[in-house]
Amino acid sequence: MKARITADQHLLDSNRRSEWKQKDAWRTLRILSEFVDGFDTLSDIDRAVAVFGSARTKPETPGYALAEEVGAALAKEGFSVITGGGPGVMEAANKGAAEAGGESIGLGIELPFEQGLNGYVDIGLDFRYFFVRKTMFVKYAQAFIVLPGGFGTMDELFEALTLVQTKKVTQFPVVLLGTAYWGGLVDWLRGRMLEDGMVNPADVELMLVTDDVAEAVAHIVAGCNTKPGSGGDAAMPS
Ligand SMILES: C/C(=C\CNc1ncnc2c1ncn2[C@@H]1O[C@H](COP(=O)(O)O)[C@@H](O)[C@H]1O)CO
Repeated sequence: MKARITADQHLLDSNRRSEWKQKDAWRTLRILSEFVDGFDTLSDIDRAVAVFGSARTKPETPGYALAEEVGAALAKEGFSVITGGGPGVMEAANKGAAEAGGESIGLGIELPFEQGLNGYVDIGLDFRYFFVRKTMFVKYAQAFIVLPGGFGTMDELFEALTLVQTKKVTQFPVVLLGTAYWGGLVDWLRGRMLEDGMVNPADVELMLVTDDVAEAVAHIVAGCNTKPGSGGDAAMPS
């Protein structure tokens, strides 16, 4: 299959400086329209949790089953489930949510290879720009649950932690699901990174690490300060 050039690639390509003046100003209009579409489509979400994890997790594996369980548990608690709309953990979480009668949302991304949203998405959007899509995850979810994954998952996790650490978002629980997978990273964060003074002790406590889906959901219910039917409204911290 032939890889196509994506909008992100065009924007970030530093080899065609001659095009920057002429094309980038116009490109901002496309970026703006992506924000407008996202805000327009997603603003009616009551309350939601974003579920992240590997695009490579196969159906019929424990990781897929775990993500399905997460999607279903969140739906039963009245949360919409937002994922990246792709395969693997994203598909499984959307499936769990949809089959439990919840709202299943997929925010897809244009990739060099044709993909499309997974078949369990009720409300779907396809983004050309990664950074626009990432804004939507943080804006419309009140918490993140992160299952095992690769670079994409790490990017989403560390963006959330940075936003919480810098208080750009408040009352935003982050749960790492899968102690065997996350343990090594968490030990390093709480060991080397903390010992070398790269973070504060409070920073490394920003996430809950667990294997228990019920504990994950209870942590989110306790920490995100929105009630079902509140339209996501909560008192702003002073
Ligand atoms: C690599 C494969 C498919 C890629 N398709 C994706 N579709 C949607 N979102 C994706 C995709 N790949 C990565 N993402 C985002 O990053 C996270 C997963 O990345 P990881 O590197 O696999 O951990 C995920 O949460 C998405 O938001 C295989 O068919």
